[in-house]
Amino acid sequence: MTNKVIPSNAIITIAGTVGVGKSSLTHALSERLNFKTSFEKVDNNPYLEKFYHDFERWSFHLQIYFLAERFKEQKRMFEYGGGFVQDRSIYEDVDIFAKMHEEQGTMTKEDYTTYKELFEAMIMTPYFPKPDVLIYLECDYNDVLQRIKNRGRQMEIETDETYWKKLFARYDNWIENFTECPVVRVNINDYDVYDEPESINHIIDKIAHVIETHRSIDTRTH
Ligand SMILES: Nc1ncnc2c1ncn2[C@@H]1O[C@H](COP(=O)(O)OP(=O)(O)O)[C@@H](O)[C@H]1O
Ligand SMILES: Nc1ncnc2c1ncn2[C@H]1C[C@H](O)[C@@H](COP(=O)(O)O)O1
Repeated sequence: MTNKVIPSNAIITIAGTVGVGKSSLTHALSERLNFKTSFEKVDNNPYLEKFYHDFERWSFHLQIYFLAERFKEQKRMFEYGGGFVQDRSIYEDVDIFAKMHEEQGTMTKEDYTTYKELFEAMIMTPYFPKPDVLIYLECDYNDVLQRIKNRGRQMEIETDETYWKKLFARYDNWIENFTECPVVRVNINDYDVYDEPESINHIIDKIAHVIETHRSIDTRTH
């Protein structure tokens, strides 16, 4: 058991490439901390499967859908006053997925600009407090590919492997330059939410320390 305390109004966001284990860690951490969860919408997402079959046709629709869903979630987290573990950050939508599709030509420049402007207008509202900490899940490419296959979402399994490789490379680059909030990097081989639940203690200790440090810096500088 860890002795570290995480403020009950904290927002902890988990980031990382598809299949790395964000949802599993979101469940495990929220249970341990008695926090609420914010998940992205995969089941009942009206565009996701269509998108995997035709990126060009559905990229813009999917991004707008995710943006709308995330906005609702941000508002919910704001209204509760925090106390959430969030599965994936909004920054990944814009800076990884939408950008990749724009750069590879499966989202038009005009659509990307429209989407980005909408995103920028949204984050200026009070509903977008920055996370207290972003947990970045690191992994080897082959491990994550295996996890995607094991999870068994048909639309992902049928997607050309180069898509996952490009996404993986973008994540590596993105996190190096990410400055929106404090980051704790965790390698997926250093814990196991299923067979060793106690192994997430060191993650809790790390995020508690980071939140404590950054909140005290904020108090001193404001
Ligand atoms: N620690 C772990 N050990 C083994 N398999 C895991 C672990 N964490 C997650 N998985 C498995 O990996 C797959 C992807 O995990 P998931 O949490 O859905 O990832 P994400 O939300 O990042 O896409 C799932 O099948 C899940 O059961
Ligand atoms: N912003 C997004 N653009 C395209 N695809 C996305 C976006 N956000 C999530 N996705 C996809 C990737 C996966 O197929 C599912 C769920 O993501 P996961 O990392 O497994 O939680 O949605």
